[in-house]
Amino acid sequence: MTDIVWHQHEIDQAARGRQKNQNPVLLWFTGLSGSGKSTLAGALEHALFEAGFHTYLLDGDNVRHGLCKDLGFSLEDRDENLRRVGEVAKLMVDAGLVVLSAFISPTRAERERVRNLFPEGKFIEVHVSTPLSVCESRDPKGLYAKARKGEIANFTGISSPYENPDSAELTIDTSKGDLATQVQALVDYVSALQVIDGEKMVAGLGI
Ligand SMILES: Nc1ncnc2c1ncn2[C@@H]1O[C@H](COP(=O)(O)OS(=O)(=O)O)[C@@H](OP(=O)(O)O)[C@H]1O
Ligand SMILES: Nc1ncnc2c1ncn2[C@@H]1O[C@H](COP(=O)(O)OP(=O)(O)O)[C@@H](O)[C@H]1O
Repeated sequence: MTDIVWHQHEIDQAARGRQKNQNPVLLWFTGLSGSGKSTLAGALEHALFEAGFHTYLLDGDNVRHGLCKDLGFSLEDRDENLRRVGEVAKLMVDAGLVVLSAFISPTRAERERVRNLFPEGKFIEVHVSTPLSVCESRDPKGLYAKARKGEIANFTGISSPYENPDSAELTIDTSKGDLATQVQALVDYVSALQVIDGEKMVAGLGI
């Protein structure tokens, strides 16, 4: 590893962000299966895209069809899943995008390791704090029922741990309130971040 030297190129993240009139950030949605991560992140991406932001959404289910298709749900595999996703998200933010990621990301250590890839203010943790009882009652994929029957091992919340964040930037329980209000709160938060080196970015003015 000592023979690998970082090559600092001229164009940087701030320049790419200015070109897109936006402040690139990562919004990291964490929560139990069925808590509402994908729904919130998808609705937020739609709102931001319509307002002129350049976005990308990384979703656990989808990433596990390609980049992480070799990984399962042991704690070690989840660690590697989130290590890879964290590095991809870092590249996308460096490319000047507003990135949204929707992963259970069950442990504080995993989420802290991703946070530490970013400067202060560039990693926004969104805890989707919907209670297990609600997630299990929803069970849109029937996975909780299978987990309860022992047909799925290491299922988060049932036979694998989830550690609540100590200090997420935002906390949303999707069993309270309505989706539109929840998404607007997220849009307002992202819009308030649209400053680079003291200069207000144009993106989001339509919001
Ligand atoms: N054992 C087990 N535990 C938890 N989840 C499971 C499991 N097996 C499959 N699934 C489905 O995989 C989705 C979670 O993948 P993630 O990459 O987000 O998980 S993790 O961050 O690596 O913990 C998760 O998707 P969401 O329901 O959208 O969260 C599940 O549908
Ligand atoms: N804000 C919300 N209000 C009500 N129901 C929701 C909300 N967000 C998600 N849901 C419902 O909860 C279930 C799981 O949502 P999903 O976004 O797939 O969760 P996750 O990505 O965390 O697994 C779906 O049936 C969805 O319709």
